[in-house]
Parts: sequence; C-alpha cells; structure tokens
Amino acid sequence: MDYSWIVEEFWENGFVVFENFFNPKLMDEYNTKILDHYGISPDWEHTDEFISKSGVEVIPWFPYREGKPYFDTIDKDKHFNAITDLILKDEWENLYCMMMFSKAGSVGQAWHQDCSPVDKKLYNLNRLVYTHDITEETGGEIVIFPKTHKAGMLPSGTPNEDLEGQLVLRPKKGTVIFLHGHCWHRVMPVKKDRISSNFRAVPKGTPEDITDVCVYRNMLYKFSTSEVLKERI
Ligand SMILES: O=C(O)CCC(=O)C(=O)O
Ligand SMILES: [Fe+2]
Repeated sequence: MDYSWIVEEFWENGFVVFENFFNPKLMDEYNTKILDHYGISPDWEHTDEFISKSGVEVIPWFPYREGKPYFDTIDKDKHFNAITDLILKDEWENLYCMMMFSKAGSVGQAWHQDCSPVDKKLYNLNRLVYTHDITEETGGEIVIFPKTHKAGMLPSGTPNEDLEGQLVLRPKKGTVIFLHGHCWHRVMPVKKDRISSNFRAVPKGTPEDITDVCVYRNMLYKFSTSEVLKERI
C-alpha cells in the first residue's frame, strides 16, 4: 500500500482525517469508561478567570498520570502508531493522553493553537479520537483552519468567530484526526454532553511542557500556573 498521501496531506493541510479508524464496540467501551470517570455532574477544574476569558469550557482528565492506563488499545494500536511514524518520520514519543468533557450548553473551545508556533520545529502532534458521533444535534463540531500550521501566530481578535476559510467537521464514532499543534482550531458550542480524547505525540527531544502555553486570540495562557502570560489585542 502506498501511504505517501497521508504524509503529503498532513503536511499540506496541517491535519488528516480517518473515518471508521477504531471499531464501534471499542469506542462504546471507552466512551462509557470516560463517562464513568466524570460522573453525572463534574466540576470545572480550570479557574473562573480562565473559563470566562478563554471561551473554553472543558474538563480535562489525564488517566495515565493517575496510573490508569485504560486506553491502551488506542495508545498501542499498530496502525495508529504506524501513521504517527509516517508523519513524524524520525523518532517520536508519547506526550500524554487527555480526555476532555464539555457539558451540554457550554461554549466549546475558542480558536487556539495547542502550542506556540514561534519555533516552527517545536510542536505537538494531536491525535484526536472520537468515541461518539458529533452531529448537528450534539453540536461541538471541531473547526479547523487548513494550512495554518504554516501561518505562524493565530491573529489576535474575537476569540470565537467564524473565519473565512475555516472547515467545520463532525467526526463520527471511531474517527481519528491527526492535527498539527500549530494549526488553528476551535470547538463549536456544545448542545449535548461531549467527550473527545487525544493521544499526543511529539518528535523526540521536544520539551515535555510544549503544550503548557496555549495561544488564544486574546491571550497566551499558561496552564501549569493558571496564568495569563500575555494579553493580546
Ligand atoms: O475536542 C476536540 O474536538 C478538539 C480538542 C482540542 O482542541 C485539543 O485536543 O487540543
Ligand atoms: Fe486544541
């Protein structure tokens, strides 16, 4: 099989999508595990300042950091990792596995870059796995602006507006999106409880804290210290 299109498409657009990558039974099992973790009414973990300023409403969970390696069938999947090999060419390593939960009625996530694009060579590869369908009814579409992994810093401006050239995606259960950490993306308002999961990888030698500072249109935010590093606009 010729897989060169994957690499070409990823590096041309900043992302590549695979539908039906993981089987529905596994996705159902994982979706239940994730929901069980969050329980019925999970609390926000981020500070009020972050939530109101960033236009981001998600509750993160890092299962492996808690010694709960519950998602190895994805993490160790040969095909999943073979595609990672193709995209990242040289050696790479896992960064972390993170689950995200957003309550029905919450705002989703404003435009951001997972990490600063100031040094083009330093980035994370976000490997998003969807354990349930994202539909018009559920809301929470992921919006990606193709090719912006080559466009430098997300311009300052309104955190959550439509941008000409954006692409709205409704991933189905089992879909995987490989997304470059410099590529601009956001999540639309969430109408029904929403889960997404990501298994991040980095080229070997990338600093472990590569995603600690996230670029939003109105600020640079540092998660480890819950701090607005820089106001923008
Ligand atoms: O939940 C999504 O669809 C995207 C989440 C996101 O922005 C991320 O994982 O960096
Ligand atoms: Fe992101």
